[in-house]
Amino acid sequence: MSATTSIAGQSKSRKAASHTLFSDYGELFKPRVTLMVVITAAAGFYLGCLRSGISPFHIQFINAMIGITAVTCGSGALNQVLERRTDALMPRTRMRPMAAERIGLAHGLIVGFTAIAGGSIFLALTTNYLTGILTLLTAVGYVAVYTPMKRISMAATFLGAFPGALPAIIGWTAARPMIEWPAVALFAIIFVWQFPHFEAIGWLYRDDYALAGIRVTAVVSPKGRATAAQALFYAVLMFPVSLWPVYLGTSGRIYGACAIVLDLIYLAYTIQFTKITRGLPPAVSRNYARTLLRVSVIHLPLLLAAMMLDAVGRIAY
Ligand code: HEM
Ligand SMILES: CC(C)=CCC/C(C)=C/CC/C(C)=C/COP(=O)(O)OP(=O)(O)O
Repeated sequence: MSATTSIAGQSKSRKAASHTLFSDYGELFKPRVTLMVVITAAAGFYLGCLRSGISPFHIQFINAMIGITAVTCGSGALNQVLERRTDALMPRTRMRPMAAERIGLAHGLIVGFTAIAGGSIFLALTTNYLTGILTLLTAVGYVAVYTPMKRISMAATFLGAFPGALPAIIGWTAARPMIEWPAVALFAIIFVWQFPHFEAIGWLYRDDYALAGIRVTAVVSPKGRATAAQALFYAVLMFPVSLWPVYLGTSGRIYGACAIVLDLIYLAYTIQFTKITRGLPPAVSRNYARTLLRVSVIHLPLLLAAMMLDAVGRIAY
């Protein structure tokens, strides 16, 4: 069989697989990442409300989460529009609806732009203009800066960490229309958290990224030293950064103790991950990366939950 026939055959089977429009939208909107983005925004909103001495349980919370969800989903869709060709080259992403051509270019563009514009306008009208504008800028940062940069420079990951962490500030401004230090501290926590998270992913899928020409640390520096060093540096940085709310007085000792324990666990798994530099069999080193990825997505919500529970007892209504 010629290479062309084989690629055509693969493309057909990707289209023919049992996908519905509903399941395709499920992939287009990156639901797991979107859920975590919404959790970080909810934490920002909640802490902002407590700072104002008001209950976070009111309609404004629902409005903020609807708008942020819409913009995040739209950003995921436009990211997949832009990456449809590179996604088609990687086993992890080749079944995505844009990459497999189950959703056409115009369809993806309309869904993406509508969700981003609709969500941003909705936020501006139901919360405040600052929140609408910040959310729109976050989407622009992710779609128009981070996404195209992935094929050009390793710096993309650093730049992508800004839109990744901004939803925490967006949640805060939806509650209180100003950017204040506790919101910046929350931003910093999520900013730093992303690096062990992403270095693990970069190592786990380094063959995929190499196939697609995406310049992550694990591809550019294949022995793993730079990947391990970056993950370790940021896992250590998690300690002072996650204790920042305690220095600011917005979180107390209970949160501080929880943060230290959670950061120690994150650090322990990051140290285990640094064994990738030892030239282990790929399955073993990938396993360390997969474990660190799993730990990362448990660590962050637990840290935020500790901060939110601690704040209840500290701020009087
Ligand atoms: C530079 C920043 C980031 C990059 C490059 C990145 C990249 C990725 C990639 C490629 C995956 C897919 C892994 C897979 O399919 O197995 C992933 C998974 C995930 N990411 Fe990130 N991410 C970043 C930041 C964030 C942020 C800010 C959040 C949310 C606050 C987040 C939450 C998640 C979640 C929840 C998953 C799903 C994990 C799972 O399926 O088990 N990520 N990330
Ligand atoms: C409020 C709002 C607009 C938020 C959007 C920001 C957002 C979704 C950030 C997620 C963090 C990020 C840079 C993920 C990169 O994954 P990737 O795109 O490299 O992952 P992939 O390889 O799976 O496509």
